[in-house]
Amino acid sequence: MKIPFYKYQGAGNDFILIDNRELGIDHHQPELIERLCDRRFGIGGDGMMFLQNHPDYDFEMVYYNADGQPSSMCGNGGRCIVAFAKFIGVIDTKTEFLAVDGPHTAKVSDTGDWVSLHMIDVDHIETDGDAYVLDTGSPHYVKMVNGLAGKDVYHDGSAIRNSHSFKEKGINVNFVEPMVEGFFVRTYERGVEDETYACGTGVTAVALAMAKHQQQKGHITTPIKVLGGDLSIHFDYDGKVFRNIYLDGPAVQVFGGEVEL
Ligand SMILES: N[C@@H](CCC[C@H](N)C(=O)O)C(=O)O
Repeated sequence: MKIPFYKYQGAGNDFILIDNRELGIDHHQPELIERLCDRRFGIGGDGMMFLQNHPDYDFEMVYYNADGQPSSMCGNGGRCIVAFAKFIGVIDTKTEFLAVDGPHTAKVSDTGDWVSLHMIDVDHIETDGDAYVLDTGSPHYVKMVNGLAGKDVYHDGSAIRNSHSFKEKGINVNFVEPMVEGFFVRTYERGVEDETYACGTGVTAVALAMAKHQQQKGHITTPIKVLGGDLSIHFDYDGKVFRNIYLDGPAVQVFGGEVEL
């Protein structure tokens, strides 16, 4: 059976999207998803999403990593599926949808290629030596480094992700270096098992961890540069809980087509 798909990218974090409202595709097919996400034998993507009907929300986001396994929240995926929902006429410029970590609200620009996504509150942040460990919908490790542009993120990220502490459940590893304004971040993603060009829950984790590290409080806006572009996070922090967290950035349709399932 040939089914229509679309490819989106949010700051270079790229996804295959399928409107599954009427198709009723059984998406629990790890081998199929892994093949479609493969950059040589498939369409290519860091992940794949199914937009589904939900009785209480505009739609439901079902997310799989490129390894074909269902995973926790994908921030850039969330922004891309909102742009997709506008493209297929499910929403206009505002939405409330359901994802794996609960309900999210979002706004999409009239042009359909810029999305601001409300992320979950974060009230827990741990340290591991000089690194921070926190969950922004997905689990993240945040480590400050020097010389990030020349770092072997695949090697060093994979070593942390596969270390004794994190091997079983996995973790996404973000390396961060301050810039004149904001931060430069590179991420090794669990489930892709490689460096990606951006990670939305990852840059969110970095923004929160850096606010704690720098003992900032109040309303904070953090611009972040990633390999695939620029993202921005703003939130409120009272020294204990991070609230009203928004992840803003581009969400762009790259192409569409049909694929044999
Ligand atoms: N790219 C995503 C994160 C996707 C989930 C991650 N790979 C995991 O398994 O935790 C993002 O933009 O947040």
